[in-house]
Amino acid sequence: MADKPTKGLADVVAASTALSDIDGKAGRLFYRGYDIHDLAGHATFEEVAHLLQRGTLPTRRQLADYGAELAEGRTLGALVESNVSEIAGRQAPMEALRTLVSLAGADDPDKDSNAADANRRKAARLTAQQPILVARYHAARTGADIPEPDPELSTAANFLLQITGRRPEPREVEIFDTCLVLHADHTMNASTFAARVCAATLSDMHSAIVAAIGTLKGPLHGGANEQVMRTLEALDPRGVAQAVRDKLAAGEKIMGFGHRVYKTEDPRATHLRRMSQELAEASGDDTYYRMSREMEEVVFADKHLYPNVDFYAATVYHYLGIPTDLFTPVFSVSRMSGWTAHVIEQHADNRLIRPDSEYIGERDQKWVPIDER
Ligand SMILES: CC(=O)SCCNC(=O)CCNC(=O)[C@H](O)C(C)(C)COP(=O)(O)OP(=O)(O)OC[C@H]1O[C@@H](n2cnc3c(N)ncnc32)[C@H](O)[C@@H]1OP(=O)(O)O
Ligand SMILES: O=C([O-])CC(=O)C(=O)O
Repeated sequence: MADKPTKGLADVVAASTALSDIDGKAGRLFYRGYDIHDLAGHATFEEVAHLLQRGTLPTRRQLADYGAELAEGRTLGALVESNVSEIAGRQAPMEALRTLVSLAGADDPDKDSNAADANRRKAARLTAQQPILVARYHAARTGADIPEPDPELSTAANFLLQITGRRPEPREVEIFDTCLVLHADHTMNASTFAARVCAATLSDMHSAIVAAIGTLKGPLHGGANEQVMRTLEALDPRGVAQAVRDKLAAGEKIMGFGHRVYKTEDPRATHLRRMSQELAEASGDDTYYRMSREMEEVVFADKHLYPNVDFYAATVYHYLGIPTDLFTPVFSVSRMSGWTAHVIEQHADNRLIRPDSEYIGERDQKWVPIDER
């Protein structure tokens, strides 16, 4: 008989990875041994994606080559092109992305191979495509004409340009780029685990990413950033503390707080709080930032819970002019770099992921024919 399971696989080591590492007690996060505090604000998203997918921080030459590969990967395939408008009219953003990535799998020239070089190319293509899919989805549903991606611009600059329709300020690009860096990878989080389970059957990268997108969507994971904004919008700015206390007293979870691994401040939240404050002050209306600070104080005082990555990401994206229902898609734009790197890592040293279960149902049931039940 199997041992008692750990509910939610808490503290179970489910895979070995060289991609990222967390010290939950000290509140530290590393990508391939680099401290997130050294990467955030210094490395670009493209450098971090290269680090995760190709193993090293790139030289200038490697970065130029990788950038060219990304620029080329921004062209959507025929199947995606011919379906994006209809999908935008029928599916919410994360559902649409799940569908569009699945269609992109059929368009991909390397779709039939899990070989290392094919996986490397697919990882770059998926990373290049994801922000374009979000932008094209948004344009299709709003009827807006969006600028073509500019090959001279970074992922962050192109995304803000395509979503807001205006050329972003350099500081806005820096801040958004830092958000992408902060969200790129996070050990065995639920969506990455889903991707690895799928990849471990020797299924293909696009299938694994579809599983990951469906998993990121839920409000206990990536979907929390949208819910944080919805909570802020629903609260009366003068009654934040009492409203949060009431929610907690009623046993409600406050979105954007708590974490399975961090027992102290999530190091990503430190950066996001700072950027939220900066953007709030620059916007001339810091109401949502101040409300967030008040929520943070109450949740800490009542529950001793810290904000996670989703909490201040919400107001950062809001101040950058990103529509609220695109917050989780933005998370996927960044996490695509980590998911694809995990699929590469899984395929490189694979064994089927198939845990055991504890049986808690009836035993020794007596068969009864249908007419006698
Ligand atoms: C990118 C990310 O995925 S970051 C996480 C995004 N998700 C959220 O922000 C949703 C809100 N947070 C949560 O639901 C949880 O903290 C999770 C899902 C992140 C972690 O879950 P777990 O490790 O399974 O913790 P669990 O849900 O069992 O919570 C432990 C206790 O803290 C409480 N708790 C945890 N988070 C919260 C919260 N946000 N608000 C209020 N109470 C909370 C639980 O009610 C539980 O209390 P109990 O022991 O009295 O029943
Ligand atoms: O690690 C987790 O469980 C969730 C998280 O913070 C992430 O995926 O970034």
